[in-house]
Amino acid sequence: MATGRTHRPATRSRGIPEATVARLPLYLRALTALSERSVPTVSSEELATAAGVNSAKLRKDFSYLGSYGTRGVGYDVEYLVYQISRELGLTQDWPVVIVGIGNLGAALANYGGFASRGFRVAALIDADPAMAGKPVAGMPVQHTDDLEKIIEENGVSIGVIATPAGAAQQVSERLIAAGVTSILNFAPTVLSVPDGVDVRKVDLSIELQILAFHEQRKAGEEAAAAGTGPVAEAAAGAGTGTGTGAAPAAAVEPPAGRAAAAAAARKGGPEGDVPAVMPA
Ligand SMILES: NC(=O)c1ccc[n+]([C@@H]2O[C@H](COP(=O)([O-])OP(=O)(O)OC[C@H]3O[C@@H](n4cnc5c(N)ncnc54)[C@H](O)[C@@H]3O)[C@@H](O)[C@H]2O)c1
Repeated sequence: MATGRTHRPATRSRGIPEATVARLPLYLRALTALSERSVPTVSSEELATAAGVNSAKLRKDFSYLGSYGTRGVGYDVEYLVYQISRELGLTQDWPVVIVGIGNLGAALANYGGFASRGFRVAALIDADPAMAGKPVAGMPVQHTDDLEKIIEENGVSIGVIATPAGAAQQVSERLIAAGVTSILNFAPTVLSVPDGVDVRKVDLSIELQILAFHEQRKAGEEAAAAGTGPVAEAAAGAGTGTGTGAAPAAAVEPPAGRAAAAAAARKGGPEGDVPAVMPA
């Protein structure tokens, strides 16, 4: 919730719930696609389907923006694009720095989607002296010695960390001391940051682990339905006394941690809004 965020700009002071904020980019992506096809208006049902969100939730989310649509007409696409962009702070340019220009950092630097969404990559920074001056995505990599100067000169408030996990905390501390107040962390580690600094983390392997859980569960269900697989075989073995050492039923149960992860994933349910980017 927006409590404790009174230092934020006025646009956030109306108390838009964090869950709504997290869905605004989904609406914006769907609306941008409609706008590119010159679609003038959209119903809440159509937009909800395109964004992968339930329509009642969408209407509630838009009520926080003061946007109620017109009965029988729907929502004005261009106006909603503007409203959501403004709410997300995307009507201004955000310079970002990427720290750690290895495989991932270079891929991020080359990704065109940041600039088109208002995020200008202002600098690429790496600790390896051999990288300094080398062009990546048409921009020379700069050495970490100059990190503070780069942040200050470019007025950077958002930093992206793509260093090895062991370096991420120290990098975050330098970024924050230099004035960065928002961090997107790709390193697989939990960052400890002071109040007032927002951290989002991206971990694709966690997403894959959640998918692996669902795959395992589906395979278990299919085997149970077909009367085959470890559970059925163990049951059959127990009945006849001819068990062949098949895994006991517990072996096909997901471990508790994964079950919790899957439960969290299911909370998103049919809305498909389990994010790859999460609050740290
Ligand atoms: N979140 C995800 O889904 C995801 C996916 C892939 C990789 N990763 C993580 O991203 C990170 C980078 O992966 P990679 O494959 O690009 O590694 P990499 O080894 O190719 O690149 C790491 C870069 O960081 C630089 N570096 C090291 N210490 C630094 C420091 N203190 N300051 C600045 N730069 C420093 C290195 O010189 C190197 O260029 C790793 O932590 C990896 O686990 C995350």
